[in-house]
Amino acid sequence: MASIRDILGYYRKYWAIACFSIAAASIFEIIDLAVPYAIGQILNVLSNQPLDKALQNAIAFAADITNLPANQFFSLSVLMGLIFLVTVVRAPVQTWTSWWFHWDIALRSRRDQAQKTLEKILTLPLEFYEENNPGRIAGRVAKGLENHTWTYPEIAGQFIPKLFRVLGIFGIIWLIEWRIALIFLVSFLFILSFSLRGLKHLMQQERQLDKYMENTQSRTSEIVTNIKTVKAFATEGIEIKRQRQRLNREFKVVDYRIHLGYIKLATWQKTIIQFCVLMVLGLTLNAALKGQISLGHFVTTLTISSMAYAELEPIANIAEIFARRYASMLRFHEFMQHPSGADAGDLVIDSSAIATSYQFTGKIEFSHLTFGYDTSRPVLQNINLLIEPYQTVALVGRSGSGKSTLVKLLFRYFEPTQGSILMDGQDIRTLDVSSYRRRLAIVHQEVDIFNGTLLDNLTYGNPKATFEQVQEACRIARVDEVIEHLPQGYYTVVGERGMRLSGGQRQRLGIARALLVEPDVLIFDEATSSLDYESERSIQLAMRSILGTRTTIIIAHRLSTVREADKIVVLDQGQIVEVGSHAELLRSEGIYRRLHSLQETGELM
Ligand SMILES: Nc1ncnc2c1ncn2[C@@H]1O[C@H](COP(=O)(O)OP(=O)(O)OP(=O)(O)O)[C@@H](O)[C@H]1O
Repeated sequence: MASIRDILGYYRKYWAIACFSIAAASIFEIIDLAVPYAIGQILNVLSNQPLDKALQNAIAFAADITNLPANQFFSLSVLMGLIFLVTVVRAPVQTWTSWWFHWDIALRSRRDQAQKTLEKILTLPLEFYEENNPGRIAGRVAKGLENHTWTYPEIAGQFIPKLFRVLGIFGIIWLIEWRIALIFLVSFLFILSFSLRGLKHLMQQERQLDKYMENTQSRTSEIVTNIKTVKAFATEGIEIKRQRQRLNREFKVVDYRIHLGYIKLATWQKTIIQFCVLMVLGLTLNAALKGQISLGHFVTTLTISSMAYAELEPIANIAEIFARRYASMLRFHEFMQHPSGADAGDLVIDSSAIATSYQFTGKIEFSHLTFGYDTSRPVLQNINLLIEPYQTVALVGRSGSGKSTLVKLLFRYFEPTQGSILMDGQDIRTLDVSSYRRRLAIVHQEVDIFNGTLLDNLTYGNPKATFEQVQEACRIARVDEVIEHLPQGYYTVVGERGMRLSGGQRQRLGIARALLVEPDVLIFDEATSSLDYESERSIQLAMRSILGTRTTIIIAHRLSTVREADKIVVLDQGQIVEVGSHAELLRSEGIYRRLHSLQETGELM
């Protein structure tokens, strides 16, 4: 579980400048106290009462070096000079020595955290994304980052300096009358500990609320993502009802527990504070009446003690705001603490700086491979399969037989439970994962489109591809005919707020994109299963011109796509049950023949 140390860890890099700016802010808060002190002493000068000894000495010294008489006017001038220094001169200096740095550190740290978050997002295992929806992740990250940014200037620039200010006040009152100072300190500590205890309890409620809110946001994001399904099933009303229940649950926690809790806390705080102010007033008045303190000290003590109690309110407010944010900050850190996956690629930004580069012939061997997402339930069992360079191998079998899992293992998204996968005779676990993956390319059933131009999307895997290479890949993938009909051609904006591509167009774009990385192994994962006959046909033609140019693996439900494969591998319940060419498998009385005849007659698999 994350803790306050994790939160502080983000500022470690800036500790020196943070200490300096916090110290500067605290010193300025204390220096500011010279104003009520000087006013008290001015009152003493005006009422002909003696000044404090140290001040008297300082004024005598100043008169000595300036050769001026140490009279009433001179004393008042020195005190006014002091007020000038700690107000007019202090203001701009404070802005640059503390406030600038508090926000500077907060914003720098925000940038660092945002970058680390992206790195985390890119290195988390694939299964994390299968378990958590994008809305939940985005919500947690955005809230965590925002709360971090606002919290630092409040704590470093206000909370800590104000605590020092209160300490300074205690020091001044101590110098005037130690008994009043002690009462002030005890009452202050009492209020502070009382507030902190209340906040601790409320923080647990905040954590609960944060979880509830995340669930609500996550569902809203799911509704947005799956809006077509929601509309098609006309479940808008059900969604509203469900979300209303969630929102009511949130409301009960936030209003009846959290908000009420803060109100109760504030009621007690304010009553106790006012009681303490009155108590200090009584004691100070008593001391003045007995002649234990001067009129000036009476005014100073009253002014600064009410300043101190007035500070308690912002201190309590900042603590309250921190408590409200703390839960989401911790949850952000819990997200950041998720271990990176074994499938994490490297995060080298400049691809030319990548040390290892591979070139494979495309010979793949699955050797005694066993794997299960849950180790107690194997999804693939004892797979032995040799794919020769430039061969085209089709993986077929019923839904859930393990075809996609086999490809995920080839990409090293997961590690085999037993056995190994060899690429050109080398165990892929021994290879640098990013450099290895760069030699593979896959065309998924759903081709992801990024916001940008068609050209950006085509060169996503290989930004260095020349325009001629792009055109050639598009010609092979038969996407050139689509692009040529667009007014802006390759520069047409697609994706978010851009042109919509049909399923078949996306598929062909996906093929061209895969070809542009010049992979040693190309995989088509159900590339044609969701398309109409015409689109399927043009993709088959595109695939035909690729087959034989590199090792190709085709996962297909529609057997018409795999006829031309050199080898067809039939999987059933995680095991290879048949291997052969189309003709060979049709001759045997196996699953393939049965699947084939079902498809030929138009019956479902
Ligand atoms: N991330 C996962 N976590 C747990 N189980 C999974 C996961 N992905 C797939 N499975 C399970 O593994 C088995 C094989 O799934 P896989 O997707 O490899 O089959 P497939 O042959 O590709 O199916 P289809 O043709 O329907 O895509 C299935 O029982 C599936 O439920």
